[in-house]
Amino acid sequence: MATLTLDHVTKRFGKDIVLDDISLAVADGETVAIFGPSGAGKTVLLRMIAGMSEPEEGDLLINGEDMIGVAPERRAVGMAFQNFALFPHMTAFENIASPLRAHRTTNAEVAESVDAIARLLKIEHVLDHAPRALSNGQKQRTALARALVAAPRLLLLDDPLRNVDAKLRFEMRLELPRLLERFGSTVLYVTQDYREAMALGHRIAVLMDGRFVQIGTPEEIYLRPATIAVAELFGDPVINLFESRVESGLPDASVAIGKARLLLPPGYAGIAGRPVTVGIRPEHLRFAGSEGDSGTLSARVAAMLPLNDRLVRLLVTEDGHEFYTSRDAGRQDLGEGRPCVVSADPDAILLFDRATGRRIAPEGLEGTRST
Ligand SMILES: Nc1ncnc2c1ncn2[C@@H]1O[C@H](COP(=O)(O)OP(=O)(O)OP(=O)(O)O)[C@@H](O)[C@H]1O
Repeated sequence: MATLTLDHVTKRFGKDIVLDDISLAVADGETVAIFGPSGAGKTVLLRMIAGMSEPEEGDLLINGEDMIGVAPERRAVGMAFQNFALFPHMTAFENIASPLRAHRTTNAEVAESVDAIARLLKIEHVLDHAPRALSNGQKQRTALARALVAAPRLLLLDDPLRNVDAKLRFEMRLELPRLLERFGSTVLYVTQDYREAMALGHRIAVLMDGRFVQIGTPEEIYLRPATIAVAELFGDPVINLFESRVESGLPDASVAIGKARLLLPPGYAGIAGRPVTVGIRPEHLRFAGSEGDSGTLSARVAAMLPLNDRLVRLLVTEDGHEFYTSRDAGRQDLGEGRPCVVSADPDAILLFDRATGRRIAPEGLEGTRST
């Protein structure tokens, strides 16, 4: 069991700033997903927490203890990587046992611990295989077993499902939270897959260009993304974006998209005239109303795209705005080329400042906790 604190940490390689003044407090037993695009600094962050490199500035504490200068083996941190990093000349058993060999543990105790974790991860039948004789899924589980076997107080998982097939990834996404809870470890889980981050993280820390752009629960980040870039990283199909300007009105302000006008939720009257980017998620646009109703968009179905178990429609307005909707999959009357009218629930409309890309919260209606 452990807490982890990063306090204004900066990591440089030469002149390059790879982690730029980042702060994060992880509670005991909490899983925080570190999510971000390739090159954001996720692996550098984990390696630094594990003690394989040191920050140039800031504090790094585990259980309130300063870890700067403390050797990796004295940090009681377990780590599993995306490329499995198994020792090729050792069997799966010996790979899993390796963290225990460093301690004064008897062979019987080692065997007992390895067998228990192997049973849990369903790899007990391949323990005498060398890594080259394991499937990717078995390698991944072996690496995970090695990270878990010494019951580390802090577990660092670096995109452990990246190199496994979609079916196993789906299974592990369901299994892992239970497994991690059972071990009671505090976990940092790096991923480039937003679904994995949402399924596994109690909270998600979105890392972009070496900075945490937003830290929050999956729901907070999905429904109230701090920036357009964050909104675009979460969701499939991607969030619909329209350039517009807030117009005053009573009782509530509105935004124009082409000829249509969409009513905004309360709290935006004070920013009339401001250029904004309007964001609406595809599942928040539904077919409804009739043409000309206030708060509706008239469009035509341009394409039908199957996506997993859903049907997504690409719609285009008369003036050429394209957007997606994933609602009403079963509507037979809305085939390609058909005219339609869609409306958005005002509460689901997001506004971003066009200059900065940051979300504009409705005045007085929510706390603005974005970083
Ligand atoms: N030892 C190093 N020396 C110099 N630059 C480095 C070093 N290690 C990493 N970097 C740079 O730091 C940046 C962040 O790398 P990092 O591996 O942490 O990205 P990442 O977010 O884990 O990406 P991915 O998801 O692709 O693994 C990259 O620009 C990388 O080139």
